[in-house]
Amino acid sequence: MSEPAPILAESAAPVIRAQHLDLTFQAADGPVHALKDVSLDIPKGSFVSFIGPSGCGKTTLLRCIAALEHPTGGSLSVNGMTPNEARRKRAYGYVFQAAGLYPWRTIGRNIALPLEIMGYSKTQQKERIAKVLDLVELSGFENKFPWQLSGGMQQRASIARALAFDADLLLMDEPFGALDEIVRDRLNEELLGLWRRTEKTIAFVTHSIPEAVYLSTHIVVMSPRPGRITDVIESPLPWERPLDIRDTPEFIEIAHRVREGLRAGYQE
Ligand SMILES: Nc1ncnc2c1ncn2[C@@H]1O[C@H](COP(=O)(O)OP(=O)(O)OP(=O)(O)O)[C@@H](O)[C@H]1O
Repeated sequence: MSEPAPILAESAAPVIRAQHLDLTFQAADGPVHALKDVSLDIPKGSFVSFIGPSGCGKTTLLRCIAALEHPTGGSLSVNGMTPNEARRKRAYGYVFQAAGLYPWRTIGRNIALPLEIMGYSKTQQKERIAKVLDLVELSGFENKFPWQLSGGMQQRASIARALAFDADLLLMDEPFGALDEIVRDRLNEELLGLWRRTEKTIAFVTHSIPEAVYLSTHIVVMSPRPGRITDVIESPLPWERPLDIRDTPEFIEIAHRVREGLRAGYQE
């Protein structure tokens, strides 16, 4: 398979730029080559999904962007900064696979936690909590505890927490992987709405081909370990995407290309 074209930056300065990124973990039982020669630009305002087999390095790539892992080769910038600087400046929100809310804090106090740490006043905290709860359609649930909410609502609350600082970039690691399909569909629709309203840049890890195709402006297909990019697909689908767009020939064609990309990665 020929070298994939990197995502072309539509603006001069991409939000994320990775060049020849490499990462080898030094594990107790030997080195683990997790990422190999990963180059891509993520344009401002795009919704980019990373899809690939288990263990191909999707989470590792997201964690590198968030400065939670450190590449052993190549370069990486986030909003023109090093990942460490971007982390200090709270340039991104991060949504994990599990909602990870503190059970002894209400939803409002969970969202407030990072704001408290950064010294926001009570009034500022209140304003931000109301704003982000509205964005994820959880207004009125501020005083509930996490265990009083369904799994889908908890994940929406964790998205609200990631939005607390109003960072332009949202990193999402399989946020809906543990939810049933109906709830997942609903949250996919809501996330698209949120993305359109806020014009944020979203980097999203998933195992699901329909989810990647439904949500994304660009789909990055990765190979089995060591994770490489085998294809970057720019979606021709319109921004307005009702769920039944998944039955259209255009959608099915993109899903087919993703599947082929995944298969090619296995064969190389
Ligand atoms: N801290 C670490 N030390 C050693 N190896 C690691 C470490 N973190 C991840 N790995 C290995 O790096 C590879 C990539 O892991 P990663 O979690 O990024 O994959 P993934 O594509 O996100 O997988 P999944 O889809 O199953 O979540 C795996 O082989 C994993 O075991």
